Amino acid sequence: MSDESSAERSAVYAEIWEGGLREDLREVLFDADVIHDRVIEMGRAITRDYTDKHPVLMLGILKGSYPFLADLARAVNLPVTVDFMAVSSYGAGTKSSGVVRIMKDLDRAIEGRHVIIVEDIIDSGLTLHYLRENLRGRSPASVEIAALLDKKAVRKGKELEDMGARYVGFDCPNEFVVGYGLDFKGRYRNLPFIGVLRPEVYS
Ligand SMILES: O=P(O)(O)OC[C@H]1O[C@H](OP(=O)(O)OP(=O)(O)O)[C@H](O)[C@@H]1O
Ligand code: HPA
Ligand SMILES: [Mg+2]
Repeated sequence: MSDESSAERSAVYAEIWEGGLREDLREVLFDADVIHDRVIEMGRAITRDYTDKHPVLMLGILKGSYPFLADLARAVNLPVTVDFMAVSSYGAGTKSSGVVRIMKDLDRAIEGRHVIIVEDIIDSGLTLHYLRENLRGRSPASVEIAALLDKKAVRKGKELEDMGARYVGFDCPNEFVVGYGLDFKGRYRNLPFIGVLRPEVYS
């Protein structure tokens, strides 16, 4: 997409969100056009890597991954199937409970399938660590990770430090972020950009 139409997209969203929920943000970290361009690049990389390994199953982790999965899948020029798991460990807070709960499992078996787990964010790494081990136990042909954001610098512990995600959109600073699927208490997922809330919104 040209710089001009990318900028136009951000201008339209800026107009839509003026005076709305955007006011709850202290700062925008990734604007809509920046996210869009990066997701297209990630889709192109997946298309290249899976030319001989399709259909590829894109497994969205609900709820946070829904906008990312929708955009990423439309940038992959290969036969793709889509399935979902719903897992939750944050609930209403900004810290992981440390317990990953499966709220919805896959609809179909993944034995012999090439699977890409699609996640909005890797934070503590607990969710993906749990999911990857769980899926490997189901004998897929391969499992890779596509995550839009990675808070790599904040992770401690040998197993979680490098999650080995093959496709990562952006490094994320050590802030609790919202937008483009990411929530605080279930809200802000529908923002087309990603940012940091004002401290007073938390209290
Ligand atoms: O690396 P971690 O520290 O495990 O955090 C990452 C996970 O946390 C969030 O999910 P959440 O539990 O908030 O569920 P949600 O997607 O429904 O909001 C996010 O969408 C990831 O799945
Ligand atoms: O920074 C975050 N924002 C929203 N949800 C999250 N889940 C893990 N980290 C985050
Ligand atoms: Mg959440």
